[in-house]
Amino acid sequence: SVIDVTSIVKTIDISRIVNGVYTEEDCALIGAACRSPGFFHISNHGIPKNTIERFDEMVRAFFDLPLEEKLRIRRTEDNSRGFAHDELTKRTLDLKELYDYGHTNPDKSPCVDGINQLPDLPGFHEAISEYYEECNKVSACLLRAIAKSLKLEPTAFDASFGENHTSYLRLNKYPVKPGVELWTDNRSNPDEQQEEESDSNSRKLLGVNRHFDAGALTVLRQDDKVSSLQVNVNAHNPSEGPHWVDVSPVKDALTINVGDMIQVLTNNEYKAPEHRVLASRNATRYSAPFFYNPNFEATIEPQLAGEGQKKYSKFSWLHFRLSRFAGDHKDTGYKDIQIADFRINNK
Ligand SMILES: O=C(O)CCC(=O)C(=O)O
Ligand SMILES: [Fe+2]
Repeated sequence: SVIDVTSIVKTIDISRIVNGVYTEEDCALIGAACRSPGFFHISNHGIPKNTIERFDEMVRAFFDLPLEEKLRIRRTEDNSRGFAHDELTKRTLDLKELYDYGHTNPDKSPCVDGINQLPDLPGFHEAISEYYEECNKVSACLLRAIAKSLKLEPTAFDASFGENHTSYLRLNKYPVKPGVELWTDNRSNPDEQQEEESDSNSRKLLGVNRHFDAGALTVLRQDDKVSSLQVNVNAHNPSEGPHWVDVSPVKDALTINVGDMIQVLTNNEYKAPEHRVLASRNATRYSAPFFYNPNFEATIEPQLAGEGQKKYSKFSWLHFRLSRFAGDHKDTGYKDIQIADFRINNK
């Protein structure tokens, strides 16, 4: 496929990085993309083609299951893993179905955030767990490249991740909704004014409302044929209004973005990009973000800055993650927990 050289979202060859070789040049490319726009595509990531093909097939097969079967493995207040068709982002309903699958601890002890619920679908578990492990490996390598890009030891962030990481894989289906007025028209000029209103109807028209990913890194498998993911390049520039730019899929590449935990670990050197997904009127879109997350015992604080320079106070990843899930699951009436809640004043 033709790579769009004009896009602000670059495609980076990570063949050396996934082999554990972190050159200055490769790490500098990763660092520049993390700094702005916080999104990039990775090519030559080393995930076998047939792993991805089997995975893609199973994603579609899963969503094709009868609704009763999907509801049998529904997420609940006590179990964050499973199927949902009523996810809230920023207290508004998203136009999609999803399925969450998480890490199983090496000692098989129950996970703090829930247990995996599997559909009655032969081959599903094998296909998604294989893909999950591949994403985990790629993420660990990218994390080291990010550390190195900041002149840290490549392993500088490793202690917060490792065996007991709480990463999870989400499968998304954004269905076509005939008859519903969706946000595909004038997408270069959406009515931002209206979007800012807390109870605006326009919010119902999005696949996923604007948000920042809570974890460290997101590895996104996107449908090749549908482009509806967008990044707000002005999110960290409050004097400017939102400016949404497409993050179009690149064939055979995966899309990476920085999450809140990298923002904190790097003391704001690399900031999580705000993004959203438009709903599509013409084609169903499938996507699968893998959220690479710290381990459940991790306390997160900036690693780059000396005492007195740190922009965030220490917090527990687990507390952060569980609070965020409580808000996704039902409207608690409160604003979602944000890393800004841990900002140290005047820093
Ligand atoms: O579907 C996508 O392209 C991205 C979804 C997303 O941003 C999320 O689930 O956090
Ligand atoms: Fe996201």
